[in-house]
Amino acid sequence: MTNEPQVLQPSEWDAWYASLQSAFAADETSEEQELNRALTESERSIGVWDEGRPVATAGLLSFRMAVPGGAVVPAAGVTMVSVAPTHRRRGLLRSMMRRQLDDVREAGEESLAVLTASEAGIYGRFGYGLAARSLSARIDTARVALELPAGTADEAAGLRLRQSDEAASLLAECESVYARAVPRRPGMLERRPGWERVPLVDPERKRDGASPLRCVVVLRDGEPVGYARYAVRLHWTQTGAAEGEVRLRELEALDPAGHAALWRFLWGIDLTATVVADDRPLDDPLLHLVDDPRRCATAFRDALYLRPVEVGAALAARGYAAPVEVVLEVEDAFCPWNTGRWRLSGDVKGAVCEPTRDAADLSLSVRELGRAYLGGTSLSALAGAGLVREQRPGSGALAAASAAFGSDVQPWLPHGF
Ligand SMILES: CC(=O)SCCNC(=O)CCNC(=O)[C@H](O)C(C)(C)COP(=O)(O)OP(=O)(O)OC[C@H]1O[C@@H](n2cnc3c(N)ncnc32)[C@H](O)[C@@H]1OP(=O)(O)O
Repeated sequence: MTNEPQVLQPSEWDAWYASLQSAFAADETSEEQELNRALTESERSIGVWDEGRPVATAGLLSFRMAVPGGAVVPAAGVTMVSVAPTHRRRGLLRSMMRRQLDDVREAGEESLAVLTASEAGIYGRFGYGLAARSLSARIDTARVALELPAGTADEAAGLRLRQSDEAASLLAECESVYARAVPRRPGMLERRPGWERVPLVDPERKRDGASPLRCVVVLRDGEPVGYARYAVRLHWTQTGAAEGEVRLRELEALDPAGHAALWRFLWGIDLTATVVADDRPLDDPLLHLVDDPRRCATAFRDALYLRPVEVGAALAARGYAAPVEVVLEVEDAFCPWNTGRWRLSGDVKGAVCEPTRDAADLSLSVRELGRAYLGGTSLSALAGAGLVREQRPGSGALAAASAAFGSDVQPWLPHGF
């Protein structure tokens, strides 16, 4: 056996996928498996085989992702990574990470790679930095009131809601809202055909007593401007009082009145006293619409990890919140072609980033660049942790670059992959 990954042949998918399932101790339905088969890009998937059996798996997905400035750019989605329990800790993951990044670079389409991690400690060594976090909340809706600004509340009252107990039946409306939301928020992924089915996956084993996924759409003059997908879990106390839970899976709205209408709807679902929302953006408007944030039990967690595969092309692909002219000294042990000094000149409209021999203003590793890329973590915050260094302290280069890299809208990944 060698550690050398091989490209997956479509005929090998069943065994390859079974190996992945085993590593995750997963128990998927045939419907989930068929969806994952359809979404697998075989020619971009690899595995390691030992005596004819797959013992390691990894895939790449051809995404397009929103970046600061509003562009939507190609990004390689790293997924389905596994190594069989019998073959762990002998370098198979490392060899697959090597192969993937070399392949992405050689294909020349994507300057970024992104992933969601099963364990946060795995991917930093390969240059992936935490680029977007997500917010969760458990809101006591019996005691926390919504404070909707007069204008939005009035307009929300005039919007029409259409609800279905079958989430899939309002698919076209939801997808039209989602597609318009993508360029507005860094980190959001366009949904290629087939991906619209991913947020609808709703196996019984994951419901924990809740209803199947439902959907509500907000319409203005017949045009969808927002939607939410949610489930309801009923619960009765010993005395017979209803204390059910609304479990929010997904919510998108294109304007404040759409948000107001959706949150008011979720708050008002009969027989419930809690709204649980797991994957919200850190700057969710909801945070400003509740009268008692202490009873919202908010927390955040890591969501999207990003790695610049080609530093020059990656930094040139996004816009900058303020004009920036800076030389970055980048260190990249895993992809040494990125190591060196890069001059970045950019503004809101776009940027140029090329190798230079000029003296560096800031030095950082490629992982920190991944952390700062979507604008969710500032270069100044990373400098505060000692991870970005200003070469001439007091030059103002750090503050200027940090402001330029920032995003007014927090990056967010609404669904996993
Ligand atoms: C994007 C996604 O798909 S995320 C899904 C990842 N898959 C899973 O979590 C499924 C269960 N786990 C597994 O299949 C395996 O344990 C894997 C894929 C996480 C690791 O595979 P291995 O072949 O054992 O890793 P490999 O031997 O190449 O180790 C490479 C390095 O990562 C480290 N590492 C491996 N697993 C972990 C972990 N779970 N946490 C932290 N570090 C880890 C190793 O210590 C090694 O570090 P070093 O280079 O500093 O010495």
